[in-house]
Amino acid sequence: MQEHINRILVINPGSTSTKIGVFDNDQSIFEKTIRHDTEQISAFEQIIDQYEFRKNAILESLDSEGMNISKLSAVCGRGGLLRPIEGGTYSVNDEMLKDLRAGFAGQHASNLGGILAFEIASGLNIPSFIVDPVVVDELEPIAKISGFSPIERTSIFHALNQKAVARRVAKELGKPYEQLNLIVTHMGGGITVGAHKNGRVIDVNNGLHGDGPFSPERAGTVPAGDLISLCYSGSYYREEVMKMLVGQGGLVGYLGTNDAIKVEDMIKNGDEKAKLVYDAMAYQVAKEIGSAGAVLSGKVDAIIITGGLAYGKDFVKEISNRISWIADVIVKPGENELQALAEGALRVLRGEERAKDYPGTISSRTAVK
Ligand SMILES: Nc1ncnc2c1ncn2[C@@H]1O[C@H](COP(=O)(O)OP(=O)(O)OP(=O)(O)O)[C@@H](O)[C@H]1O
Ligand SMILES: CCCC(=O)O
Repeated sequence: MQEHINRILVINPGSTSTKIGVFDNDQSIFEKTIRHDTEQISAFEQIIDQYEFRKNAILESLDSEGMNISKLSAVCGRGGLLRPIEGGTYSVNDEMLKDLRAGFAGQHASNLGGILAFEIASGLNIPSFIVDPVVVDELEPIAKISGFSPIERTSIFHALNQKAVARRVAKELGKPYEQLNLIVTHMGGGITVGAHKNGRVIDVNNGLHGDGPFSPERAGTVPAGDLISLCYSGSYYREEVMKMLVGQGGLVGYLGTNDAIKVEDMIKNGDEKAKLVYDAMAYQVAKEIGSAGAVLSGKVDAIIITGGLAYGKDFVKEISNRISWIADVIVKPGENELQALAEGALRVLRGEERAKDYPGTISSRTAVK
């Protein structure tokens, strides 16, 4: 019998680009990164105002490739800064659209993913989904305690790629993801290290708002007392400090670039500061992996290293040298987010999973304040 083809449009909006793909079941038939001119993008006051502009860019790209959208079965977007929810595939509903439009937990390009998916799908009378948004929250109550009662630890991380890579490795290991303990380390512009216990990310650093290792452009955890003194020094506005931590922190703050390839060239040319800072980034990543090992009580089936920085062989070696005593290290460079979006939608279209309703019940599981 011939296999039924589900044609799925997937949309992953980033800060300066929108990545799109068309999949026939889990096979990619078209992928494109639509780059947006920085000047054009920055002309919009808020990320949400870019909606029409990005939608037109997507439809024009599909049209110029001869992709007939009337053949689509579903549209799936990367989810944004929503309320904390457990991992999985969610139908886009009114409540989600309201939170995405309002930027419930802040402004992030991925807030546009669900909105774009919904708007394109509703015109075609087909379903729209999001999969594993950055706010996936499967933290154990103990992981939410920060030590400072007014502030709770929150889960903001590369959930989509972390879960997709974890599932891929589980397949390679011949075991269900739900029966493995994995430490997944995503190293891109931001860096997040997740402790995956039996298919749930029970602890992870908040890679967006100042937690964990520093990264190419984010500061990660910084000494709190010194940060407070800097904030009240009278020299900076709030937005300036936020930018210094997220966007201009990490490698950018020390070395003036977020490009690890350039940093590697600087090191090759004898730049000692670049070497120290780059080694420190590997050192902090290794420390975070070590603490995820403690979260999993040392029972770790594998440590996975992924994201753009995982292409850097010396950088990965520097990390591995410190943590390979915990478990085997499996390196999966780059990210597979378009494929992960398509697979998430496909599991629902094939009836292998039910689409979850947003926001579900997660908020009742948050830790005591
Ligand atoms: N071959 C390589 N060797 C070393 N570093 C690399 C290589 N290729 C890419 N990188 C680095 O990876 C980083 C970007 O990673 P990636 O593309 O995963 O980030 P992003 O998608 O922009 O952000 P995020 O993953 O946080 O959403 C950059 O610092 C880049 O220089
Ligand atoms: C940490 C959440 C994803 C991102 O890097 O923006």
